[in-house]
Amino acid sequence: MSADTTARRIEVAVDRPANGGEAVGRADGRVVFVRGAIPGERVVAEVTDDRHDSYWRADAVEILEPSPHRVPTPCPAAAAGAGCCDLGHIDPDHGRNLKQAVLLDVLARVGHLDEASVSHTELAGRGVGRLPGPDTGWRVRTRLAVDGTGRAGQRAFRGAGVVHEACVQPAPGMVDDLAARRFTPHAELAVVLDTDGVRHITELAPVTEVRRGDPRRRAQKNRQRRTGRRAQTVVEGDAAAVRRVGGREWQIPVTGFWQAHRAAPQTYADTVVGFAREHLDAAPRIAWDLYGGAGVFAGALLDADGFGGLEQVHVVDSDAGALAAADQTFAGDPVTTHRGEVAACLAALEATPDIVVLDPPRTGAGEKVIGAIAAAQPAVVVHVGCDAARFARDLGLFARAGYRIAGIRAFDAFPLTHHVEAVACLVRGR
Ligand SMILES: C[S@@+](CC[C@H](N)C(=O)[O-])C[C@H]1O[C@@H](n2cnc3c(N)ncnc32)[C@H](O)[C@@H]1O
Repeated sequence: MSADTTARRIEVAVDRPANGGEAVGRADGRVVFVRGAIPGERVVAEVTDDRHDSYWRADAVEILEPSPHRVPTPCPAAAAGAGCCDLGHIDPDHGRNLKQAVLLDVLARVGHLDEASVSHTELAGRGVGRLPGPDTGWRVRTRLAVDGTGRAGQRAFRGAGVVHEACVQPAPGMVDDLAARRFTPHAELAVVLDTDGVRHITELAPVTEVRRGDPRRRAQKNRQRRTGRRAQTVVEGDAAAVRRVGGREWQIPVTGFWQAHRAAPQTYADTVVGFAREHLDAAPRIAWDLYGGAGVFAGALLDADGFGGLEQVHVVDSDAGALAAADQTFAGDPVTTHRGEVAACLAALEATPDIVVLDPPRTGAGEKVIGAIAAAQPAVVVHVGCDAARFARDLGLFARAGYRIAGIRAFDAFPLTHHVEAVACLVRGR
């Protein structure tokens, strides 16, 4: 922010939700993204970023006309400045309505998909569905920051600080007692609760954080540093955690990827199989599970009733730990794992899969990967997306590559936050 705008306050009426959880309004001829506001409200907001001519960012500091959907946040950590429950001030049912609006908006604006291509979907008709269980206590995998005195807590919003008030996302018993313990100063903790309810904690060695410069760039650089290779020490439980989905069991590294919501893996697996059943003309013979991690969707397809004829499933992922878990779980099954970037591995996969499932990270799959999938001509593609805008962009790419949207289901897999998970089924032919 430039020096002359420090603590500049503006009055804004906000009328629609943005993909990042902010509410959007206009002031002085500019679009303003207001964090902490709800569409329909009039607020006083403090400008936090005025570097762009066409839009500003701001934080709501006073609510002049509150929305009927405004509630006191249930999350003490978010109230104290943590970045965890950024929609805690919105009634969760209304939060789901806003997530539906965001998804439909980006499908039109970013995916360039007309209304007729999505109006028949569950997303358009019924909205964003709840996952089983309450809106708090759903998280079974989390990362905590450790401050200079060795106390663990939630990372502050866009900052290097640590907030010690409790967040309401972690499952009961998962982190409650950690406030009293001390860890290596400035380390990070990977904490998981496995399927048997056993807790595992691995400490990741401190990284040198960038502490100067633009706050958004600084936060991005620090995120990159934290996701790089770091020394790990098991401080409780084991280095791997048992996870079960359907009749399968995996040993997943505590620092590796697993869906954060307790009910997510089974729900997504059921959705993938449901779409496959509904839209494949015949039982699949060959399947690809791209960005497949340890192969949860590969397992679901292999074990689905009526899919016994599946001759080969290829699981592609860049993470060696996830694929080692897959190799152990699928010993004796017709599963081949491929380690590397999806874009680079696709050429080596068997041609003409009947079904391709892809579950990319927040950056999405992009043009090259989607072009290669379309060139392999699977009858059905199931695309799982955790970032609304990238999901919309990717669906638009599939549409222009000759795939029709047969269904979209969206799940509130991250209650009290702006994040949302969507699963689309794409069918070859217009
Ligand atoms: C959202 S997770 C999905 C994992 C799995 N489908 C599941 O539900 O457990 C995304 C996965 O993509 C992998 N990944 C990220 N970028 C990748 C890339 N460019 N090529 C291959 N795998 C990648 C990550 O290691 C991670 O396992």
